[in-house]
Amino acid sequence: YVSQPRDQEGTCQKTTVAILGAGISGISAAQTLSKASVDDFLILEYRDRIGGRAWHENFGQDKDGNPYVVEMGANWVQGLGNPGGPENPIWTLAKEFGLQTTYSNYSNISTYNQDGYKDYSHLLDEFDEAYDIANLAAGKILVENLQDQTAKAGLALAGWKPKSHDSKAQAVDWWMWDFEASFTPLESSLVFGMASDNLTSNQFSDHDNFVTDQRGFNTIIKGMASKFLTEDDPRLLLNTKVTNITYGPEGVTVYSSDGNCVQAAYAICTFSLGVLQNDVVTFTPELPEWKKTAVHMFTMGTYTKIFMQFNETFWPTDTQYFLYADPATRGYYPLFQSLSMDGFHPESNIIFVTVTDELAQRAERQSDEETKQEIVEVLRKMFPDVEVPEPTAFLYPRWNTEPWSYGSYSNWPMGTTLEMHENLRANVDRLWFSGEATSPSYFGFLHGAWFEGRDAGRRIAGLLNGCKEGNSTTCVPRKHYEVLHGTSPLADYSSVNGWEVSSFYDSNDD
Ligand SMILES: Cc1cc2nc3c(=O)[nH]c(=O)nc-3n(C[C@H](O)[C@H](O)[C@H](O)COP(=O)(O)OP(=O)(O)OC[C@H]3O[C@@H](n4cnc5c(N)ncnc54)[C@H](O)[C@@H]3O)c2cc1C
Repeated sequence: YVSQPRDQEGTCQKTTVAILGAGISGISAAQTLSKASVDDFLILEYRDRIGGRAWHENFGQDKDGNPYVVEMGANWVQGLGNPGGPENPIWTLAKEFGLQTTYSNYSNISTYNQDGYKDYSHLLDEFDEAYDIANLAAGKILVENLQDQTAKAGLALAGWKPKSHDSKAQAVDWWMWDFEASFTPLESSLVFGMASDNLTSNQFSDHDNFVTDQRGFNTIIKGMASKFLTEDDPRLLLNTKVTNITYGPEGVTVYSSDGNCVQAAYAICTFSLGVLQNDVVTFTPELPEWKKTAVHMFTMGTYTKIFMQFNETFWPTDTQYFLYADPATRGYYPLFQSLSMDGFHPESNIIFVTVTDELAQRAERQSDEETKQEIVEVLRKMFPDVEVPEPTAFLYPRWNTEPWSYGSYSNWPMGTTLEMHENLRANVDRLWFSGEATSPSYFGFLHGAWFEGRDAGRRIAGLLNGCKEGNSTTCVPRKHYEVLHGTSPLADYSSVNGWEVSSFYDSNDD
């Protein structure tokens, strides 16, 4: 389509668009290009599979000795959609590919502390009341272009002030905020934390479905890919670790650790924010200051699920969630989730506990054995009347040591602005960026990554096809700011900047 640069040796494989990463964003970008008749692309992927952070593993065994499949990464379709309203594209795909899911009932929760079951569920209602007030305050800040606050400050001003020594309130605080954001309210922006929740749970719906499909969550991503890639399609280069991206106004050359290179007219980099922050890939020339600043202004969280199988289900089989308030440490193995119940994996005797942020990183640094013993001790406190046995199977990922991810998903700390985010999202010459973190409205979610891949694909297809449609939003490079201006006026929150607030998903548009 477009004349491409030459490498010095003339040995690089040539393509029109190099798509870096085969997670949902990369596959969504490739699908969009393919629909726009841009079929000359290559997808370069570090791992031996597509799906990225939609990553599952075999775990434990059923009565016949066959392993279960559990999700290390994304597990919920979050915000399905209301009848007649917009539908979450992930839910559309889940239905299309028959993904097995179960409604996640967050109200089905029992509360515990070091002395066993203790009902402190009234604190959940207290948090909810404050949350609604803080949410309104966040909306006012955004609309009137005022100074942001930490979510902690916003919640405190709305009446939710958990004392540091009140372990029950701290457990509730963790469950109601960190469980989603994977950061504390102190580490999170009030405005963008609230906006993120609103845009997903109010625009789509507040229904989340937990994926139990034994083919894995990435079934939907493989399903998308099967629409435009053949089996063993030469355009999908698995086991290809990108080490350098050389970009300019004429094109992009991508080098990989196997000594190969790909020359493209355009490239779309979908690597996680963690990968960008950890210098896994070098850029030639170095990324400009405005881009580097954006990469380091946003934060990459750690959200770790630790799976255990026992030889019996010693916990109540009618409860989905078990919240534990540790007397000493906030976030210490705070939330257990049973899979051994109807709709999940009945009689599997599997339960998992989620840790986030510093406590997740701590668990990552520990041996499996150390972590296992700590959790068993917690379970013995929660269920003092039961002989809690040793787990028969035990597994957890270490997201910060996965060189293709470096963390779980991104967050907006206090002080981040839409302009900063536009800089994270903006292209640098012919190198474009996409992925979960480049979505301002749905960061941290699969659907954010999907929308972003579609947007990058559309814009590049528009540029390649000479912008015939004359569509001003799809045919312009993304805007960036050499100098940041503090806050952003309401008018800047538009779909051009990825702010999909008023955009309805068109189910006829795949
Ligand atoms: C623990 C956890 C729980 C989550 N829970 C949910 C959830 O319940 N619901 C939800 O909607 N979202 C959830 N998410 C977020 C969701 O998984 C992500 O938003 C989404 O998968 C990101 O897709 P992506 O395409 O942007 O990035 P990725 O999936 O990370 O894709 C990027 C691809 O680039 C590849 N890559 C990286 N570096 C290189 C390199 N140097 N060379 C070549 N290839 C490279 C990677 O291998 C990867 O395949 C969760 C994430 C995690 C980690």
